[in-house]
Amino acid sequence: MSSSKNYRWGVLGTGYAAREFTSGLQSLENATVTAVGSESSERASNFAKSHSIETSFGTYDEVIHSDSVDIVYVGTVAPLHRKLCLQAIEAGKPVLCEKPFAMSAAEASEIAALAKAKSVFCMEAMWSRFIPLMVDIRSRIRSGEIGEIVSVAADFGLRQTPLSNPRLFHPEQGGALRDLGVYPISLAVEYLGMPDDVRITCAFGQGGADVRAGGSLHYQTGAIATVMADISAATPTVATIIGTEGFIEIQSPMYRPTRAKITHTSIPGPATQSSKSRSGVSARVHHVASAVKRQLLKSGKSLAAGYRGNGYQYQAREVMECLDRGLTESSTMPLSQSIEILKVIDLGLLSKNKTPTDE
Ligand SMILES: NC(=O)C1=CN([C@@H]2O[C@H](COP(=O)(O)OP(=O)(O)OC[C@H]3O[C@@H](n4cnc5c(N)ncnc54)[C@H](OP(=O)(O)O)[C@@H]3O)[C@@H](O)[C@H]2O)C=CC1
Ligand SMILES: O=C1CO[C@H](CO)[C@@H](O)[C@@H]1O
Repeated sequence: MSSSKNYRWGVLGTGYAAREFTSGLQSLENATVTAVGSESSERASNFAKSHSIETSFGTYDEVIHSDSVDIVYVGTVAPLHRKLCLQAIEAGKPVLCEKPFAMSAAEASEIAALAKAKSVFCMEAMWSRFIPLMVDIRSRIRSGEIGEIVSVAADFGLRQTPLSNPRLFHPEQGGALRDLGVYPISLAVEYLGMPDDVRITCAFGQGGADVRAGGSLHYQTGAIATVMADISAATPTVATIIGTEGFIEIQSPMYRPTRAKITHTSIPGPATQSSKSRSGVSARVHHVASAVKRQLLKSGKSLAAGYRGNGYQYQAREVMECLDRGLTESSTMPLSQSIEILKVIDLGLLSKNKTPTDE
C-alpha cells in the first residue's frame, strides 16, 4: 500500500541525519519538505537552499507551528528530542523522531503518554525496520519459517575518534549504546521483547561517553540476546536471529542490510549403522559430526533485497501510511518498544562494572 495524500514535512535540524532524511524523503512522490528549522537562521537558510526547501526558520518552534507543515521530523541531537516531540504533539503535529528516541525510558514514556492523550501520531525513526530486506525477514519470521525465536546476536561498531566525530564521544549526544547500540537492541526487543535481566557493561572514555558496550539480555523463557556497540573500533556489524527451526544471518551492515542467509535446521536423526557399531566417545563424535553435516546440507538460502536511494524514505512512507489509516502509532515500530529499547540502554549505562578506557 502506498499513501495517496501529499504530506508536507517540517525538518528540525540541519546536521547529518537531517540531510540524509531530507534527501530520502524528497525521493517520495507524495512528500514535500516545506520548512526547515535550526537554532541558527543562517544554517537553516543554507540547508533550505541546498535542498530546495521553500521556508527556513531560525527556531524549531516556528517549524512546529507553521501552517505549511503537516508532519514534524526531529533530527537534532538527542537531548532535545523530548522537548521537541512534546512541543510538536502539543501542537497536534504527527512526529517522526530520530534514534535514540529520548535520553531515557522515563523521557520516552512521557512522550508516549502525551501522544496517547492527544491522539497524535508519534514514532521513533528506527529506519532499519523499514528497509525492504528487514521487512522480508520479519514476514518470514512471523510466518514461522525458523520456528520460535530463542536468540538474537548483533553488533554495530564504527572506527571513530573524538576528532573525526565529536558528537559520538559527547556523553549526552552520542555514546556507543545510545548512538549505535540502539540498532542491535532494537532487533532483540523486536523479536524477543523486553528482557527480564540485562547484563551489559560499558567502557567509558575520558570525555565521559561509553565508547564500548556489550553484554546479554536474558528472558524467563530461556531466550538470550547478545549485543555489542563500539564507537572507537569497527565491528562486523552483522546480526543473527536464531529460531528453533533455523536461523537468519543478516550481513553487514545489519542496520541497513541488502543480503542475508536463511538456514533451516532439522533434529538430527538416530545414529547411523556405522556409528552404532562403534563404541564409546568416538561413536558419539561421529554421530554428532554426521548430524551437523546433514544439517548443513539442508542450509543456506540467500535472501537479497536492495533499496532505493539512501533508504531513509521507507520509514517516512510508514508514517504517511499510518496517517492515511488514522493510526496514532506504527505497529512495526510501536512506542512501547522505543521505551523498552531505552530501558535496556538505561540499565546498560548504569552497569556497575564500568571500565575506564584511554579512548
Ligand atoms: N538514522 C540515522 O541513520 C542517523 C541518525 N542519527 C541521529 O540523529 C540525531 C542527530 O545526529 P547527527 O545529525 O549525526 O548530528 P549532527 O551533529 O550532524 O547534527 C546535530 C543537529 O542537532 C542540532 N543541535 C541542537 N543543539 C545542539 C548542540 N548543543 N550541539 C550540537 N548540535 C545541536 C544541530 O544544530 P541546528 O539544528 O541548530 O542547525 C544539528 O541540526 C542523533 O539523535 C543521532 O543519533 C545520526 C546519524 C544517522
Ligand atoms: O544511526 C546511525 C547510522 O549509521 C551512521 C553511520 O553510517 C551512524 O553514524 C549513525 O549514528
